[in-house]
Amino acid sequence: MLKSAMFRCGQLCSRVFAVEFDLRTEPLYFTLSSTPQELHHAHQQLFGDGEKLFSLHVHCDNRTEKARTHAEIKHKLSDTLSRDCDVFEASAFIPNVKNSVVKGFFIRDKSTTSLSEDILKTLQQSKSVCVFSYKREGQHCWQEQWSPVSPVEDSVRKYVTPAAAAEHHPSTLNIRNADVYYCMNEAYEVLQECTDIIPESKEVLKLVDEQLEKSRGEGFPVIVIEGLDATGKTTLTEALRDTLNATLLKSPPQCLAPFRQRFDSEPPLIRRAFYALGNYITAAHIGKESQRAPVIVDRYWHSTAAYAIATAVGGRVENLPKPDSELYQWPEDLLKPNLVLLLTVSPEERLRRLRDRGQDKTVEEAELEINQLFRLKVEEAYKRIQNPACIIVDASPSPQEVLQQVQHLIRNKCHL
Ligand SMILES: Nc1ncnc2c1ncn2[C@@H]1O[C@H](COP(=O)(O)OP(=O)(O)OP(=O)(O)O)[C@@H](O)[C@H]1O
Ligand SMILES: Nc1ccn([C@H]2C[C@H](O)[C@@H](COP(=O)(O)O)O2)c(=O)n1
Repeated sequence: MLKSAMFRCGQLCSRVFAVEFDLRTEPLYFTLSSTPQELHHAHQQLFGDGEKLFSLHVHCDNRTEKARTHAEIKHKLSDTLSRDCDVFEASAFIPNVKNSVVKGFFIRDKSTTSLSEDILKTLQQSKSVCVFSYKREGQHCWQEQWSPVSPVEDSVRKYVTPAAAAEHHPSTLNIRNADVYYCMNEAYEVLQECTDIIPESKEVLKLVDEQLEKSRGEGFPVIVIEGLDATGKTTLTEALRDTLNATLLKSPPQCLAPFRQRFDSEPPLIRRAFYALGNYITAAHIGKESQRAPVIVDRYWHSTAAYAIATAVGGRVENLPKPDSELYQWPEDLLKPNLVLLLTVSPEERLRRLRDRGQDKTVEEAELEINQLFRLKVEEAYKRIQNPACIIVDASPSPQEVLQQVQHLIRNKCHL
């Protein structure tokens, strides 16, 4: 066995594994030990008798390569194994230790033809992928390194040992500077690392360099309007622009529109760095425009953080970072607005508005529609963001009534 592979497997052995078996419940946690342990009922369901079970994890020192490999594998697994195989997200992590998560997948192959083995064979050839198989014998289950041909030399059999639920859901451990960025340089460096594989990164970085905010003195108020899609942001921001004689800006800004689709197809590490940089460009525009008139902004950092956190965190709302987590703190180097308003409507009203609008939906919008859990997590993450926190506005009344409600808030809070 290669020395590097041994190191990688050794790294995994000291960790807790979490498998997102059913997104509505807690993940199933287990560790590995050298002595047999009895499986709990829930673990017996995961490690089914007579099924072929595998887990694979992606290791790589280069973070952009690691993120892209993980995304590629996810795509390949869902394309190839849709029939007779269950594929679950699985992480190996050290409880409560930031950035300790090694992401991967757990595969339950129920086919009679060992459907998964061909693809695992191909994936295993990559030096950044580590594959394990699991064997069940009565109440016990053990893990060993997997090889498609013969048993792996020196592979040690490790028994699956049910473990307690983690205090912090593993998907919250790696959010900082991988899903949400808290200073411009962190996002900037990610795009710098991508210039060979994504040439558009250079153009985005050039725009950031050209438009960086210089300084902002005390100007006119800056008001951000946030909310899920179809909650009425465009309708309201345009009305506010007209009634307040304000300047209307958006994040991401128009100059990034030609690159958005390209970055939307990248894994979160890269995609979220793009949106983060978009906020800094918008901040530069705000700094300039607020010297002349009030500024209304359609989406800003609340959107970037809330969508990123809700996507990164698997399963239920309870899995989100705790309300007092530093992950909800506004980046110190990003211009702060004077007021942030979050438009909320009931899920039924939002769906009605989406349907009435009849436009194409982005993948994420479509996901919102079918994925109630995701919608709840985005809304909850919006509400937890601090410094500045958002004020919730009931956007279900008519556009005129929502405008009046918001004008009232702006008069009170910004004296406009
Ligand atoms: N207060 C309201 N009452 C009823 N319908 C509304 C209201 N505000 C907006 N709409 C309608 O709902 C739909 C979505 O509104 P709008 O485009 O303003 O939302 P949005 O938040 O900007 O969406 P997105 O983020 O997807 O661009 C539009 O058809 C709009 O006419
Ligand atoms: N400042 C922003 C604006 C948008 N996003 C992301 C979050 C969603 O994936 C999507 C929603 O935008 P829309 O479809 O309404 O244009 O874009 C972000 O991360 N940061």
